[in-house]
Amino acid sequence: MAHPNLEADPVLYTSDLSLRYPAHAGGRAFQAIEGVSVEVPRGGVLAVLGESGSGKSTLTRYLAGRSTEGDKNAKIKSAGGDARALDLPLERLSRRNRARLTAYIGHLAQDAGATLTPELNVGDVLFEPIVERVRNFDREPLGEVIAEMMDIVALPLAKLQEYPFELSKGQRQRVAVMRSLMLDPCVLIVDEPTLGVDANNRPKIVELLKWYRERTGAAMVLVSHDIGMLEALAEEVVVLQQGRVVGRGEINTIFRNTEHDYVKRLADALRSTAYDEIAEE
Ligand SMILES: Nc1ncnc2c1ncn2[C@@H]1O[C@H](COP(=O)(O)OP(=O)(O)OP(=O)(O)O)[C@@H](O)[C@H]1O
Repeated sequence: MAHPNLEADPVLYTSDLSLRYPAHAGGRAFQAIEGVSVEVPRGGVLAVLGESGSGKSTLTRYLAGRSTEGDKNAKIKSAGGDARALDLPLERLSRRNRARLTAYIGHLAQDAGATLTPELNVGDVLFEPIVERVRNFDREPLGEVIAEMMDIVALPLAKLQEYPFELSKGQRQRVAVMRSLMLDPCVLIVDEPTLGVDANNRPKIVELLKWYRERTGAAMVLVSHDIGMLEALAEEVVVLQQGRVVGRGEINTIFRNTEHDYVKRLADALRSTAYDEIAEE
């Protein structure tokens, strides 16, 4: 029986991968990703950039082993090529292998803060991923780690007793990011973790991800246009447009040495949010 290989390198791999959504509502199947080849080395950090609808969430959800999540219209199917996560082929993963894989690959879906279980207080929300997998476990040793994370994201410990509806949007998002780390994933895939979070609180999420990376050496995939996050964490970048890779390279050079019109425009947009300052350093 196949097991995720925790020594795999690269941890994530696609070759000429195409992905589609099923036909629904009288429409045709939609090909959201076309011929994408990417690799994330062990301990590496890949940023995925691109305009809305370019396929970032589709690609990253598939790589995270979450292609079957959501309703039947949201199921992502392979339409060609190859993809592996921790050496397991992602196409036609059995339910059991999917469960095994997702124990090691953390995934923070877009707007995860808005989908925290409303009946649970923050403490139980944090323990939820563990409870779903292990019936009996000792909460005690995790208390220290939770306290450290709460401190990094500047949430008072009293918030552990509160319910999601009692928190601000930014606080909920910080809880969601903490929750995605609770199973100690060796690969973490985060989709716009700071989107909609106010400027004061975005760096706290970046700090938490940095802390996690330093502590565990986890590999990461970041879907983000947050300049602070790209500066602090990203190494390689791929730029998607209409499901295809239109740019790739190291974070410090890709935006300077591009011929591609869309990548130039993206660089201009990032520059207006101080990319130049970063690239000059
Ligand atoms: N369930 C679905 N059925 C059909 N098409 C879908 C479905 N979900 C997404 N798509 C389409 O797939 C394409 C890629 O969407 P995706 O959400 O991956 O893009 P994105 O780059 O993450 O966008 P955003 O930045 O807005 O989140 C879009 O054209 C979108 O309309």
